[in-house]
Order: sequence, then C-alpha cells, then structure tokens
Amino acid sequence: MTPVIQLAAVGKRFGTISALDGVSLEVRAGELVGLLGPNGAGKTTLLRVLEGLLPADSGTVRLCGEDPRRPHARLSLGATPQETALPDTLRVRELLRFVSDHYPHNRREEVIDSFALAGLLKRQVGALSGGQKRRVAVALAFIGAPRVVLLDEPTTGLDVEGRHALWQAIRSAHTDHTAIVITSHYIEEVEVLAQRVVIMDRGRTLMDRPTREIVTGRNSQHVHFTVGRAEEPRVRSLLRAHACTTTRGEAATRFAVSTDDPDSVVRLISESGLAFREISIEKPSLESAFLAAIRQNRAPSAEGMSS
Ligand SMILES: Nc1ncnc2c1ncn2[C@@H]1O[C@H](COP(=O)(O)OP(=O)(O)OP(=O)(O)O)[C@@H](O)[C@H]1O
Repeated sequence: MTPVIQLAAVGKRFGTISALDGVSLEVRAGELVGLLGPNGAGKTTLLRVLEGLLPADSGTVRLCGEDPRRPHARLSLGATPQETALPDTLRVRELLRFVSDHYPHNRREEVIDSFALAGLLKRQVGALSGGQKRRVAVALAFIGAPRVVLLDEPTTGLDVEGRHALWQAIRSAHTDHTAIVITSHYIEEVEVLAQRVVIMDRGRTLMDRPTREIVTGRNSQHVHFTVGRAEEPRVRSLLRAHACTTTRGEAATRFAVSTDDPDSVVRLISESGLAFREISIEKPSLESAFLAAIRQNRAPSAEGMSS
C-alpha cells in the first residue's frame, strides 16, 4: 500500500534557521504517529509543509501521492493547528456543517458521537469554554472523512480530564483508512495514543520507532553511575561487552550503560571495587528515550562506546 504521507529529504530554511534539514518520513493509512521534539525542533513547520501552507525548499512532499499545494490534494486532509480561531457567532451545528460541506464525503454524525458534541450543537462557539472549543476544533479535522489528519498539540491548555476525554475521542475517530500525525509536548499523550514515535530536534529526525519497541526493546534499561576521570579506562575495560555512553565533567565521568539485565551490571560494578557514586537504574520509558536522544544530539562531545 502506498504511504499517504511521503516526505523525502525535505529542507526548509527561514533565513539562517534550518527548520527542516533533510527530513524523510512515510506514514501509511491506519497509522497513528506521534511527533515529539523540544521547542523549535521543526514539528509545526513539518505539518505546515504537509498541509501545503509552506513550500519546501528542497526534497519532495506527497500527500496521498499528490503535491499538497494543489487544492485537490487537500481534500484528503484534515488538520487542527496549534491555535484555532473559530467564528464566535456560529452555532456548533452550523460550524460542523459549514466545514463538512467543503468535502466530498463527511462523517458528521460519527464525529458528533466520537467527540461527544451532541449537547453542544445549539451553543454559539463564542460561548464555549476553552476545553469545549478545543474539542470542536479537533473534531473538525475528522469531519470530512480525510485520509490524513494532522493535529498540532491538540490538548495543550486542557485540564487532565479534558485531555483524557480528547484522547478517547481521537482513538474512537481513528479508522484503518485514516493516518494521524499528532505533535505534543505531553510525552504521556504520545505514549498512550501513538503506535509509532518520531523524535525530532533541530530540523532532523533522531528516532523513528514503534512505541512498544522503545519501552520494551532490547537494552532499553539503563544503569547510570559516576566515577573519577582517572577510573574511566578501568570502567571501559570492565564494561567492554556493553553499550555505554559517557558524559565528561571536569573531574568526573558519568556512564550510562544500556542493558536488559541491570542487576548484573550493578553486581559487576560493585564487585570490581570501583569507587563509583550516584548509581541508579532507569526503567525504560518514552520520556527517558526522548531525553537521551535529545541529550545525545546536543552534546557531540558525549562519547559513544559500543559493544
Ligand atoms: N515563519 C517563520 N519565520 C521565521 N522562523 C520561523 C518561522 N516558522 C518557524 N520558524 C523557526 O523555525 C524553527 C522551527 O520552528 P517550529 O515552529 O517548526 O518548531 P516546533 O517544533 O513546532 O516548536 P514548538 O514546539 O515550540 O511549537 C524555529 O527556530 C522557529 O523559530
């Protein structure tokens, strides 16, 4: 099956800033992909290029096989930007109809159901709470039965309950025919919703893996400890069979050992007589994988030592 999203070596600059630096990504129908990255990583730029709102400087961008700058291609697209300005005077029912009338097909009734909008249909948009407006804005992305839905930080500003309700609604509106890309600063949100995680930083993709593999994959646990700089060669020799990264301070070096069996690593270190300190075991989580990827990307001096 041809991917519904295809980005190949896409570049986008704003003056001296390289917002996208050779990004490649393919997403197929039915996938729900979480796009994570710190502020300024390039997530919104990537979505705007896919929406046909920004031209890429280089590379190719295809939405259901077409150039997204062509209006016809955008009939297969539903999107909720980070900030939405909905018309205050329309009633919710009128707004849903207005937007769905732009598409050849619509899923109005299913979307009203999935996003629990029945009680809001007669209300004027301007009188809705922030959370209710957000629910309506995200629902609008699904209303034209699109093949691709792009959600830019869909739950930012919602309380915990509102966020959980919106996750449930997105899950219920997601079908095998729809691909969803969702950006978020809530790592838990991506962990709960996405089957696949793409981590970006400084315009590049650092990781693209199934969510489950990140949290249960091989060597996904880490043992951290610190030793004096003079001890570094001994530690390297002791742990030569393990994948490690090191971060050097002036007098000390902090090791992070990737392993499936943290107990045996702790035993090895403690039985070696090394003068180590601040030892800890880090359980696998998307958050730790995210932080490690960003840390590694931003600290070229941090040295890799592989098995
Ligand atoms: N229209 C623009 N003009 C100039 N620079 C821009 C423009 N849009 C984005 N940038 C810059 O491009 C880089 C990527 O921005 P982008 O908004 O894509 O990041 P992001 O990952 O979505 O960040 P955030 O999580 O803060 O929303 C940033 O350095 C940003 O300042």
